[in-house]
Amino acid sequence: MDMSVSLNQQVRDDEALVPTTHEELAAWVAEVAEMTQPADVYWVDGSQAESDRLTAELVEAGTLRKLNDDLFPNSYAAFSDPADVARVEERTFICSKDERDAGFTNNWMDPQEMKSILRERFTGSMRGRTMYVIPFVMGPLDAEQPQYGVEITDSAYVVASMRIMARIGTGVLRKMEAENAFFVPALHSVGAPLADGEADVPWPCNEEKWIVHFPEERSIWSYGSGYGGNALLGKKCYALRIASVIARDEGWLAEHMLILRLTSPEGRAYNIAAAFPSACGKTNLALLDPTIEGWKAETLGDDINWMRIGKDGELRGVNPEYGLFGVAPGTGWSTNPNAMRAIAKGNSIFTNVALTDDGGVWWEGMTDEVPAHLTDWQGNEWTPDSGRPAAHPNSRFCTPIDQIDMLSQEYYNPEGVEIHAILFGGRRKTTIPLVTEARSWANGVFMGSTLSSETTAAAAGAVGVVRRDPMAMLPFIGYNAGDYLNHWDRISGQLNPERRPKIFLVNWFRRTADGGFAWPGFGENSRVLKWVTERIEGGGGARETPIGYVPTADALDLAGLDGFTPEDVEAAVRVDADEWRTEVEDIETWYANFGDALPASLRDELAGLKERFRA
Ligand SMILES: Nc1nc2c(ncn2[C@@H]2O[C@H](COP(=O)(O)OP(=O)(O)O)[C@@H](O)[C@H]2O)c(=O)[nH]1
Ligand SMILES: C=C(OP(=O)(O)O)C(=O)O
Ligand SMILES: [Mn+2]
Repeated sequence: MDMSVSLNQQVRDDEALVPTTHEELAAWVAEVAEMTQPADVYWVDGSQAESDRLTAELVEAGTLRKLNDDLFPNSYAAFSDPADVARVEERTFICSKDERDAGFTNNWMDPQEMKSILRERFTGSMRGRTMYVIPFVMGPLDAEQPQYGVEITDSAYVVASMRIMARIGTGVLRKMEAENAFFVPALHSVGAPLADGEADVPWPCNEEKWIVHFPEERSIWSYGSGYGGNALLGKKCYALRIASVIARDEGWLAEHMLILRLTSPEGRAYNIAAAFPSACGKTNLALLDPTIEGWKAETLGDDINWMRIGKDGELRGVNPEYGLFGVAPGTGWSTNPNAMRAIAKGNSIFTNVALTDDGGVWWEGMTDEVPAHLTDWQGNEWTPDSGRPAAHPNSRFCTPIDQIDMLSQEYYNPEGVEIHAILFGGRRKTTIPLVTEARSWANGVFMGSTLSSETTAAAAGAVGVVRRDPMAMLPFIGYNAGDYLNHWDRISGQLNPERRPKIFLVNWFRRTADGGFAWPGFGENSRVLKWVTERIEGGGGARETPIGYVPTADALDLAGLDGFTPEDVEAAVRVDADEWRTEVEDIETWYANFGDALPASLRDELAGLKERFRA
């Protein structure tokens, strides 16, 4: 049998040749091909030549638009169906055997019942299309226990994007075979079969979408959408929802966090992890351009952090991804030059951004000067007085992580880095100070468990509605949220108390009375992080409040920050007792959802907070 993996073979009814020695994988691929009935099956090898071929096909099909090589080398723009632009939380399911194991934060259906619905949808769903098999690994391939997956998809756009976002291809497959390793089977179809001779559309998808996880099986079935968060299954579906279940069972944490390394002028390095909900600033903070003298920032990860307990009881984090899938709007030369430099190197896929007349891309906030003429993300003529955004608010850039100049060499370390501080943050116009240091580790876990944020365009539905988002994991906890908080509690108990990260609550999005941001954000966030590192060292001016410690007016380094005064700091960190009494009530309502499952330590924290506001 020809064992080369790049052969593009016809599936025949009698014999579906599968170029792998991994028996379970071979069996699964054959089973899926039989169900979905693709025109052919293609094993993705991950090579540049293959990628060039696929992108050329996608250009031919009208899915991708090649950009001007002088502006964005080897880069493409895709435009989705206008109804397929974000994650679909209403259509996302955790199908554990027992409904209780999905918990109140997830949609649930009986796995058997769900399977029968999905089998119906997937039957013949790839007709007229190529079925791609993508072997991938989340995290370094030389990890002690590499976390394998195989995505089957009928979308070449997904293949091209997965090649940026994860380590994929033959090298991964060979190691997986040699170890006869377990892999997460991740099945994806856009749900748009083609009849004989039927012309394709640029962005095939189905009105009906199903993003389904079977936690006991560790499997994923995604149907009907081509959007990143729904279709690049290594990311939110595997690395958060399924991995959180694996982590619960194995004693680690799969979290929605960036990892940033900050080095002081004296050469002390601090690794900071931060959990913010989607479109609340992870990628930006991960690529921080410090505005304070002598401080250096390096990127380790921008979205996902897998944390294990090290041999000295320290928490160690690894970024399992290989690329960035960043929110485009707001990413600009003045706010995030590091991201712009990475993007400018090319090799990127943009989705739902606007096109410039010279074959480049543009989005709101990319440059201070707004182009006089664009083609918007829906293909319409656009001028600054069109009265609508040119790029979709959830438009994205997909870029290889090694194009970040500030990428830390530690990114490649399978052991990860010790985490010294954890930030929890959200998007809140009021109430939540710029930064608050937790009173204790337990108080910090309480801050995480009660984290709240206004909803964003990253998920379909209303934008700007405040909701609780525990550890920024609300749409990503793959099991019962009460069990999740208990798992955090359990991990807490296993950490060396001397090495436990300090925990902080941050809010870059607080507003002043006149509606402006109370804090300039972006690179200026380095000033807040400097204070964080001072607190780690036992210094830094701080004032105790009922919710924790906030910086004193003179404690933030404001050197070079023109027009921003210590009084402005005071306003940004103000704890308003009236606002907080309302907040505490809302937290009580939130906690009521957990019933008896709420860890006692968190119940005590809430009681303490209430008491301090009464006093
Ligand atoms: N005002 C303000 N906006 C920010 C800040 N950081 C990020 N943003 C904006 O928030 C949006 C989402 O940011 P991003 O870093 O992509 O969020 P992610 O989805 O969590 O990675 C973008 O429009 C950013 O411009 C900040 O410090 N201040
Ligand atoms: C990929 C996504 O994540 P984020 O906005 O957190 O970068 C998403 O929400 O689809
Ligand atoms: Mn991001």
